[in-house]
Amino acid sequence: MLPHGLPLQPEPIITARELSKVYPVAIKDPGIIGTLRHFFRRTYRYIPAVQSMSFQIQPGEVVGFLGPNGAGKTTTLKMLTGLIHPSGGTLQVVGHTPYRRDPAFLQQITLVMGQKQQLLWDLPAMDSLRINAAVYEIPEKDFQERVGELTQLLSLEGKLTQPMRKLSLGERMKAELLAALLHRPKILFLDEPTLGLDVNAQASVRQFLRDYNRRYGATILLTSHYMADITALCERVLVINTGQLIYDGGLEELLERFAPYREVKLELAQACPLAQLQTYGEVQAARDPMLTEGCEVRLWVERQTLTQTVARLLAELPVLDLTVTDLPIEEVIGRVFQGGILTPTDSPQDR
Ligand SMILES: Nc1ncnc2c1ncn2[C@@H]1O[C@H](COP(=O)(O)OP(=O)(O)OP(=O)(O)O)[C@@H](O)[C@H]1O
Repeated sequence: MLPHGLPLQPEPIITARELSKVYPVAIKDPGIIGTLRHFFRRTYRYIPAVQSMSFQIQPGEVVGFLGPNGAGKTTTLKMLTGLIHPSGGTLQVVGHTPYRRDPAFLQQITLVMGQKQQLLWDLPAMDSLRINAAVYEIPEKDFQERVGELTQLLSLEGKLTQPMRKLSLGERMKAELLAALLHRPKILFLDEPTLGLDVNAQASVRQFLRDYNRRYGATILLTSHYMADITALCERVLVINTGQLIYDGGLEELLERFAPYREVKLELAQACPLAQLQTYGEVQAARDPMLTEGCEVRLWVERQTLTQTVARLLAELPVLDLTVTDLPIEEVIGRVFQGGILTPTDSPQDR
C-alpha cells in the first residue's frame, strides 16, 4: 500500500511504446525483363503494418485484440513474442526485450496460433509433450502433475495417447493448448484460439481459458474474430485499424459510446412508406427484404430519443408488435472499423 492508503499499482507486465513494424516487399515487374531487373536492382514497397502503438498491460489482465483483416494484430503478437523485430519503438515483456529471445523470457510466455500446430500429426500428443518437457527442463514429477491437471481441466482424458490425426478439431486445439501451457507461462498470446471450432468446442476452450486465468493469474492477450470469445473473456479491448491503435479501454464502454442506438423491431398491420419510416430512425432495409411489401420493419433509433420515438410509433402507425433490443455486438464493432468513428487518440485513457 502507498502511504495515503491507495493500493500499490503493480508493474505492467507488458509495455509497448511507439511500437512500429514496416514490412519491405520487393516489387517485380512482369515478364523476363522484370525478372532480370528484379535480380540486379530490387525496388521495394513498404507496408506499415503497425504504426506507433503504445499500451501497457497489467499482470492477470485478459485483453482482446480487435481489428478487421490485415489490421496488424498478428504482427503485434509476433513482436510481443519476439518472432519478429520491431522497426521502431520499444517493448518490454516480463522484463525482457522479446526479440532477444532469452531463454528466461521464453520460459514465461507462450504463443498459440489457431491456424498453426506444434504437435506432430502422426504421434500421440503425449510423445510431443515429452519432447516439450525436455526442452523446458520440466522435472518428471511436475510433468506428471501438470499433464494430469490440464487433462482434467480440458476434458482430454484418454485422448493424449491417440495419434493427433485421430482427434477431432476441438480436441486437437485443446491438446495444443495443453502443450503450450506445460511450462506454466505467465503470459498467453493467443491468435484465433477457437478458429474453425464448433460452438460447443469454442465454449469449452473459453471456459478453460477463464478458469486458467483465475487459477494461475495468467495474463492473456487474444485475437479472435468470434465476438463471443471477446465478450466472454475480456473486460478490456485494444482496437486496431490499419496498424493504428484506435481504442484502448473497457469493452462495455466501447459499446456504450459507439452504439448510441437501439434496435426497434416492428410488426405492422399494413405496409408503411419508407419515407415515413425514416422519420423515426435508420431503417435497416437491407436486413429486411420484405420491407416494401411486407409489414416487418427494423429501425435503429438513438437511445436518447427512444422513449419519444416508441410513443410516436405506437400513436402514428398500426403497430401489432414492438420489441426493443441492443444492437448485435458484431454490428457495433463493424461500424467502428468501417466508419472511422474513432480517431487514433480517442480512447478513455486520453480523455
Ligand atoms: N511477412 C509479411 N510481409 C509483408 N507484409 C506482411 C507480412 N505479414 C503481414 N503483412 C501485411 O501487414 C498487414 C498486417 O497483417 P497482420 O497479419 O498483422 O494483420 P491481422 O490483423 O492479423 O489480420 P487477420 O485478422 O487477417 O489475421 C497486412 O497488410 C499484411 O498484408
